[in-house]
Amino acid sequence: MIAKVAIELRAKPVDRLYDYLIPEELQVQVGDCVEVPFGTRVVTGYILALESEKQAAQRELRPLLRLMTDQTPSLEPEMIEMMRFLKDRYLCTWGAALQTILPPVTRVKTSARYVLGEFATEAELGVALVAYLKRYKGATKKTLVDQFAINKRQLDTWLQQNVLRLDVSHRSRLGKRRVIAEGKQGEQAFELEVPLALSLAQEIAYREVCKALDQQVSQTFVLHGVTGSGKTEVYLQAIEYALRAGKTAMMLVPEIALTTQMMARFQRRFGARVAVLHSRLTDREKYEEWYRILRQEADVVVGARSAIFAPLRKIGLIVIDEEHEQTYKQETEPRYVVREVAEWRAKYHQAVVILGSATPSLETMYRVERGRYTLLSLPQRIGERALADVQIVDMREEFRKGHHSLFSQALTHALQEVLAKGEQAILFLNRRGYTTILLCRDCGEAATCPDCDISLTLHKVGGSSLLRCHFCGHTEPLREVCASCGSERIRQFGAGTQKIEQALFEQFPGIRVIRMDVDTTGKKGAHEQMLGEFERNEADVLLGTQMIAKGLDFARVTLVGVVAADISLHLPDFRSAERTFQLLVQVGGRAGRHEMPGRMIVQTFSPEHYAICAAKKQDYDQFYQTEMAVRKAMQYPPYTEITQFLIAHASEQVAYNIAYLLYEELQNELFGRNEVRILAAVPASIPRLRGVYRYQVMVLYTSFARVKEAITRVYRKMLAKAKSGVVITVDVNAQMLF
Ligand SMILES: Nc1ncnc2c1ncn2[C@@H]1O[C@H](COP(=O)(O)OP(=O)(O)OP(=O)(O)O)[C@@H](O)[C@H]1O
Ligand SMILES: [Zn+2]
Repeated sequence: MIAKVAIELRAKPVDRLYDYLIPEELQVQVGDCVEVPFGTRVVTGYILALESEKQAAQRELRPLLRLMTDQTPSLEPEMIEMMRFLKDRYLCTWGAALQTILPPVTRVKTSARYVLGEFATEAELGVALVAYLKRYKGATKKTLVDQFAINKRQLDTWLQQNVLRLDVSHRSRLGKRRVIAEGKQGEQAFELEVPLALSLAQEIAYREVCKALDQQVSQTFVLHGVTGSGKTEVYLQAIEYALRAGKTAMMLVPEIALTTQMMARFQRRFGARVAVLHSRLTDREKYEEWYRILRQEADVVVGARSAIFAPLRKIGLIVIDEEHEQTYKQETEPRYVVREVAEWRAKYHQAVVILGSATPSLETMYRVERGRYTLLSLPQRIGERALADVQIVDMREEFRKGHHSLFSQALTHALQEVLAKGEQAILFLNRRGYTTILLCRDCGEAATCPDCDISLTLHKVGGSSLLRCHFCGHTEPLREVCASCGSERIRQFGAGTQKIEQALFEQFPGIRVIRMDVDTTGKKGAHEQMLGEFERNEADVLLGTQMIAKGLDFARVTLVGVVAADISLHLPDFRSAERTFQLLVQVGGRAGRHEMPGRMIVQTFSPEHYAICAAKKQDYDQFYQTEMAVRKAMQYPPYTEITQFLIAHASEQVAYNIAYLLYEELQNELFGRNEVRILAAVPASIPRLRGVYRYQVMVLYTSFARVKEAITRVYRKMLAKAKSGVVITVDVNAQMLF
């Protein structure tokens, strides 16, 4: 028999399965982790298939070296299928698929050291090298090349002559401990609460889901419920139903910050059988949770994006909460869409998917329209509480009237009222830092990152001011004079959360503010701590970026202020109107969720924009109809799907040439197909990032199945053709164009 092995490789053009002979003494199975020779190296890989020898290529094959199943888990059949799906749909490498499906801690790290071989002599190797290899028990390839100036060909020769020998050792990421460990002991006790009595609308939705669970055919529901309509209670009870039937369930939330609240809610319902998975856990935590799921000690998983790959068996129900969120798209290889993976797994397990949102993505609603998904609605808040009353403030008017504060009169009064009554407010601004643009009044130049085509954001750190690039992290001191003309007349535009915080302190003496953004939540546990403080009424205002926009449920919040609604409206992406509408409805949904009624004040320079008008009325249908007409006219998603190729290189000319070549190849492959549109090579939205130039080529099509082969072929061909230094990435079903 021949084993077909997936190996984690960096070079993409050679990404394929590799064939190895299976030595008689090895009992291997599909999914096993094995050690194999690869070039002059020894690496680990996973057996994805076994084949009889006849089918394999005629050339001579090398044998597998050994089984690693005592160190690392074997892939389950579903995992292998899932890897094939990821590869097929998102054109990723086997290695990327493998890394996605197994948590890093389960993968063994192999390190190889060159040690003295049987025929090592001082005459051959030199006195110094022999001494070094003796003293340090070998050396890495890097040391030999860098410190002893030995070239790679020489190394290979010495290996062949057994002057040197490779000593391979394995280390799990967790240090010396064996990877497969015992279960976690001393579970905490949970005080369980009973399910709430469902409202009529909740009951109808719940029954529909139960019916589908009984039928055991995969089906997707869209739970369209206004904010505070009790979607979560429906999820909880549907999950309970699935568990009672002996199935497992998964609950995905869009932000790691939300996992804590959701996890607490789930533990109150289901106790210790809940596991949590997200990327902020330590390696050890990740590994413990992963194994609890694998060993079937946990049958409910709460988590962010990557939790969709949790090793659950017998899945009955997958819930994706706030399904419209961008965070459900992975922006590195494999660039998967969580909803698609969920549907794939649901099909595999004959399970049910619930996509929940107050503002479903257009893609999702379009599928409802076409009959692929089933719509369930919760049109009202629990207890018939009113949605927040929305007031739109035209900031142009404010300026005309001579109010130049960051807070309009309406917002100022509302904040004063909240403070006077001892209630709480949420202030939302989708921009961190102090100010975002530094513009020279004389020459008009903006301060930009030297490596990226991005303007620098001013941050106040301690007592000093720093300019920072939000893409590459480049920092420099604040410039006193314009870099291009030397003028001292530099003006700051665009307030970020830091500046809002300062303005709050200045205008509302004694105000207690918690600021939550990427800059303040870097530490582990920071989210929980800040939300906890706000919950305990230790602050009057929670100020933050999109991480505070959704999911949060605080009883005392009666006011939500949106400082600048225009930021997301003017992003160079055709989804910007949709994002703005979703964001406004979500943020507004944080107010008045309990006894006290809530209001929202939205400051904008474009009060007449349809996204803002629809948000004022919280009218999803109106927004949907208007935006769909725009999308149809442009033949943009959901009427088509977009695959974006990005070509990056330090030389703009090289990047453009490759992009143009790629465009031509696509033209050749897809010529004359009227359901396909190929957009010419142009600079990407961010034309330069971290010092490299970026060009994009986009393909719009109505059916991926019909273009998949052509796109895959062109991508592989370009990878093979591209010289070193050229990075070509492909984003199938791109959600963000940047
Ligand atoms: N049947 C019910 N009876 C009483 N209270 C309920 C019921 N269902 C939900 N609630 C309560 O109503 C509030 C809102 O519910 P929930 O958080 O589930 O809404 P949601 O639709 O998920 O909200 P959002 O999308 O805005 O986060 C919660 O405090 C919840 O405990
Ligand atoms: Zn930069």
